[in-house]
Amino acid sequence: MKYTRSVLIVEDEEIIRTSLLEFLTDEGYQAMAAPNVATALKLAREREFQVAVCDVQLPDGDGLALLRKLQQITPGVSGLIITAYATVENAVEAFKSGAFDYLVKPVIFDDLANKLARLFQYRDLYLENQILRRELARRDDGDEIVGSSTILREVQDSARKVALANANVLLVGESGTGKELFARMIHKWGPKKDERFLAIHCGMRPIEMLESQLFGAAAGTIPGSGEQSGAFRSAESGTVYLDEITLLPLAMQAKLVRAMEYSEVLPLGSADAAKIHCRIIASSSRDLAQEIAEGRFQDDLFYRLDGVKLLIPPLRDRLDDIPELVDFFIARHSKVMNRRVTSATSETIRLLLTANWKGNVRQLDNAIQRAVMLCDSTQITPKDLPPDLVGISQPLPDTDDLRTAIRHYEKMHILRVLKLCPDKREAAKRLKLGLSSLYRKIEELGIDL
Ligand SMILES: Nc1ncnc2c1ncn2[C@@H]1O[C@H](COP(=O)(O)OP(=O)(O)OP(=O)(O)O)[C@@H](O)[C@H]1O
Repeated sequence: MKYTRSVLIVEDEEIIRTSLLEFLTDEGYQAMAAPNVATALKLAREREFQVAVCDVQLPDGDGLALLRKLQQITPGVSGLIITAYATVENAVEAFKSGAFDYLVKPVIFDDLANKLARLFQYRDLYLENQILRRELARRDDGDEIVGSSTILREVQDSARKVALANANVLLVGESGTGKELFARMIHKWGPKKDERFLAIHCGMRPIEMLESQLFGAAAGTIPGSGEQSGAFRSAESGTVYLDEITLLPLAMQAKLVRAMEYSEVLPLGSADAAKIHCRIIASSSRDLAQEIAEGRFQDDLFYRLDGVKLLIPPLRDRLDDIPELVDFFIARHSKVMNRRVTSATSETIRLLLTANWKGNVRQLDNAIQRAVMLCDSTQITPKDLPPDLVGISQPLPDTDDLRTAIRHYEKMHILRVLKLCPDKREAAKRLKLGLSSLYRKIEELGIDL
């Protein structure tokens, strides 16, 4: 199988268009051609191109504006512009529109081939760098799982056990709950902690790029590129973290099953399988059973991954962790921003306990980062928090009337306890109220559960 690299040619002169199309097809590119802006936009909406080669002057518009529109349709598409004259102004205009390079008419095929190979090489390096950058950025980050709620401690205990067994793991949890953090810690607690940890997002596109990043590619398979080892081999006996595994296309899921079953991968364009030795940790924020039912996920991959599954609970189910997390994030962001913020007032913590945390720990982290930045004393106060946090969007009473203020506090306090323990009998016990009094309060205070 050859790695496909797709190019859209937009050229109105038929003879040039046809010969460019033939040339690029012969060179191994998956090329399509359009004679004008309208057709180019239609094609781009129907399928994904990696590179657009556009003439500047087109019958229904100009190539530079077209390139900008194509980049809106397919973010990340790269452009080569064909201009009639090699002037500095033309070159500057081309680069300003986001073009990677330009060609001057008459187009010399060798010149086009070289520029395209260079462009694709640049794209590969850019993507590879994204992976390395992600790894480097995290390396010295002082990863630590903060929180001592019972539910989090239980997950941590299981994680330590699977870490030691060097087993493959599936982490399931909503976005921002800490799946990647858990994956890194499992790697760190395991017997191969000094080996590499490589994270790959399975939503990476184009698909062929994802495939070569994972499974590797033989030399010459990708025009202009040498051999690529792919993450499974590069990680050696370390860990490959497959972020959002359900985004892996079905054909690649089959390849992954094979990789897990035989501990070997078949690089693109190669007839020889290569051995792999890494641990695989996959994550999903979606319900895998549902993905299988809807035909988007292979059940044999599911059974292979589901052996060791850890459910990372959403933050709303472990509100007890919030005060500790707040202290941790204040210390981290104060240090990075060189600020003297040391804590949050108890009113702030109370408010944070009533928010609904759809974005989980990441949202809390961002809220504290913002607060550390805005805070003008050593303590974070409610006004430093993002106004859109649910719960906080219920404004504090704008009155000195003690009764209204107490009623408001009573409502927030009961709401917080009910969020901590949704079982009303248990909540009533904590509040030192009878069950029927709790129901009465809920009704009187208009508590919406
Ligand atoms: N228990 C925790 N202690 C300290 N930091 C945490 C904790 N949980 C999450 N974080 C931090 O919150 C942020 C989001 O976590 P992470 O990226 O691991 O979540 P995720 O579940 O992988 O998210 P996504 O599904 O969106 O990729 C990170 O900065 C992470 O370090």
